[in-house]
Amino acid sequence: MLEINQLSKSVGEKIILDKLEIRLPIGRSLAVVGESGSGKSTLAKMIMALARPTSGSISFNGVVAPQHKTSDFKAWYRQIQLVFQNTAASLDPRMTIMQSIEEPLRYFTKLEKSDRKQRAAEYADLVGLPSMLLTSLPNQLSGGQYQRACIAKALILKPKLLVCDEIVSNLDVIHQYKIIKLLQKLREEQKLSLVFITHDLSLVSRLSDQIMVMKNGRMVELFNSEALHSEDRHPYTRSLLETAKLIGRRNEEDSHIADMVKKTTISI
Ligand SMILES: Nc1ncnc2c1ncn2[C@@H]1O[C@H](COP(=O)(O)OP(=O)(O)OP(=O)(O)O)[C@@H](O)[C@H]1O
Repeated sequence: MLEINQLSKSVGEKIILDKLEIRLPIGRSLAVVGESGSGKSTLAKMIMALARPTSGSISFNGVVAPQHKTSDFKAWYRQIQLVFQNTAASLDPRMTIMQSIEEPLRYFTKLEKSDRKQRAAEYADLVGLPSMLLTSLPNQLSGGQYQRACIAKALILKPKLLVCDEIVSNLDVIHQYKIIKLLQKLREEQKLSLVFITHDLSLVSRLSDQIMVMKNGRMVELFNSEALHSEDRHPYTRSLLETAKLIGRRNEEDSHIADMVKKTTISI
């Protein structure tokens, strides 16, 4: 279980995260939603032990997140991986897709090169990345292909928790749908826990058991995803929904996108 206790982060006078409390059981999925600047990416960095909390703690399966440069980081990153928005920094532009996907195995395991390559090919296949792309460079891939390569790289160490920071926000609806379907499949088949960070409330109820809404570093509310459209929602959550003109659109959009995917021959 991911346990976040009274997590706070300040920089100078500015409070970025304020006493967050999160419990995420194994195999469950939490969406973290909020407008720009609400602290979502800072939370992702904290979970990845890339930034230190000012106070509070994070633990996963009883192990406390490392805060100093020790070998504890190695154990942490074997369990927890991050996939973030499609940026040039995600994959080394000089490495082939195969080299990028197998890179974590070079750092974290003693597998022979041939075994690493075989595992990388398996994970590329798992995320639906055509094998002919394994010899390509990152700039030769489409946005959806690039994102799938990042997901394959994050999954190759078989993490128990995947933190996804805005990974589909820049993709068109077909590619969003396919990646969401992939993550759903991994949750079911591998009991992968998921923290799915986004500003887009339209995506989250399809992927998450629970939704945490954040504003100015604070948790506004936490609820089961089926209750997203309930009248009990906090006014801020409702305003996020209304701003995006999403109320009532979800089911229609789901079936429309599914129809499009069935009909289209586009592959990613
Ligand atoms: N190192 C830092 N020093 C000062 N302020 C910071 C630092 N890192 C983040 N912030 C501030 O903390 C707030 C939260 O930033 P964060 O990137 O976590 O938000 P976010 O919800 O992920 O936003 P977005 O959706 O735009 O990515 C912002 O106001 C940001 O300017």
